[in-house]
Amino acid sequence: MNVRYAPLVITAGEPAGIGPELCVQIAAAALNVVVVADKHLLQQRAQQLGIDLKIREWDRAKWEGACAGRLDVIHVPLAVPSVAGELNAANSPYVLETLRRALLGCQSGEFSGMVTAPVHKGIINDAGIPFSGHTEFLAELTQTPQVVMMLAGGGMRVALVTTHMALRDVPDAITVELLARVLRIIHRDLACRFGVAAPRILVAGLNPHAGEGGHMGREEIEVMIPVLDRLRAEGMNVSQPLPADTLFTQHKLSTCDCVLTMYHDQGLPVLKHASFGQGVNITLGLPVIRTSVDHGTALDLAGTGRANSGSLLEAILVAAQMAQFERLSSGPLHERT
Ligand SMILES: NC(=O)C1=CN([C@@H]2O[C@H](COP(=O)(O)OP(=O)(O)OC[C@H]3O[C@@H](n4cnc5c(N)ncnc54)[C@H](O)[C@@H]3O)[C@@H](O)[C@H]2O)C=CC1
Ligand SMILES: NCC(=O)COP(=O)(O)O
Repeated sequence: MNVRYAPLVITAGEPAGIGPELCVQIAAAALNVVVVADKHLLQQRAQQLGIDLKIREWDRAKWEGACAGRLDVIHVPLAVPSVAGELNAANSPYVLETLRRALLGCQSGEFSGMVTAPVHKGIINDAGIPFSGHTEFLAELTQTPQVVMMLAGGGMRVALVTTHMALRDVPDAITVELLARVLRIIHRDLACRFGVAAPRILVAGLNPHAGEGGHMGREEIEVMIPVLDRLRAEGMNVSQPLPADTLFTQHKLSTCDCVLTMYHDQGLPVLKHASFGQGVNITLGLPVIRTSVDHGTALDLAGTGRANSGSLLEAILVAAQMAQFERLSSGPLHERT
C-alpha cells in the first residue's frame, strides 16, 4: 500500500461500455486509484461478472491506501439506469460530469493525475452536446489553447497534429502556426514529463511520398519545410517531412523518440496494429496528467467479462510514472514554464 502520494483518479467512461467493468476488474490489484462513477452501476457490473466487489465512498481525510477487492468511489449518479451494450443519450451529461469532477481533483492536488476509460463520442453528440473527445474537452475546461494527442505502445510514440476532424478538413487545418505549436509541446513534454533530454522527432509528410517534390501536393514545401527548418535552427531535433509509408520501419523508429503524424488515421492504425490492448493515450500540453486507454467503448463486449484490462493498467502505470517524474522534478509542469 502506498499512501504517501495522492492517488490517481479514473473516470469509468460511457456507462453502457466496457469502462465500468474494467474498473471493477482492476479492483483486485489494489492500485493507488479512486474511481469516479455511479457506485450502483459499478456494483451491478460486478454482479453481472460474478466479481465480489466492495465499494467505499471516497473520503480524502480517511484515505489509507487501496485494498484488494475494494474500490474507493466518487459517486456521480446516472440519470437513468444503464444496460450494458445499450447507449442512452440521457446519461451523456453524467459522463461529462465524471470528467469535470476528476479534473477538479487533479487541479486541487486531491489526485496526482487522471486516467480515462472510453467514452462514446457519438452518443454525447446525440444528446445535443458538441463533443469530439477527451483531448479537446479537457483542453477547453483547462483553457489550454493547444494540446497534443500522443499514443505510446509497441515501442513507439506517435503524436498527431490534427485529432478528431473530418479528413476533408485536414490539409487546411495544418498551418505553420499549428505545426510549430504542436512540435514545441512535444519537444517540451517529452523532456519535462518523460525525461527525454533532446527529443528526436520524425515528421510524416501529409501527401504520398511526402509530396514527391511538389508533384503530389505542395503542403510539405509551402507549410511544413519552412516550420521544420525554423525549429531546427532553434535547436530542435526534427526531421524533414518523411514519406509516411516507410516511416514506421524498425530502422527509422530506432532513430527517434516520437513520430509526428498529420492526422488520426495516418498514425494510430500503425500503433494499434503493434500494440492494441496495451497502448496508452497521453494528452501532452495539459496542466494536469491525463492518460487513457487505446480502445473504445466496445459495446459488443460490455457486460460479458471478456474485455481486456491491459490498456487500462498500462494507462495507470504511465500516469503513475509521470506523477513520480513530476514529484522528482520541480513540481507540476505548468508551474515550471
Ligand atoms: N479514449 C476514448 O474515449 C475512446 C473512445 N472511442 C469511442 O469508442 C466508440 C467505439 O469505437 P470503435 O471504433 O468501435 O472501437 P472499440 O475499441 O470500441 O472496438 C474495436 C474492436 O476492439 C474490441 N475491443 C475494444 N476494446 C477491447 C478490450 N479492452 N478488450 C478486448 N477487445 C476490445 C471491440 O470488441 C471491437 O471488436 C466510438 O464512439 C469511439 O469514439 C474510441 C477510442 C478511444
Ligand atoms: N482514437 C483515439 C481517441 O479517439 C481518443 O480520443 P480522446 O477521447 O482521448 O480524445
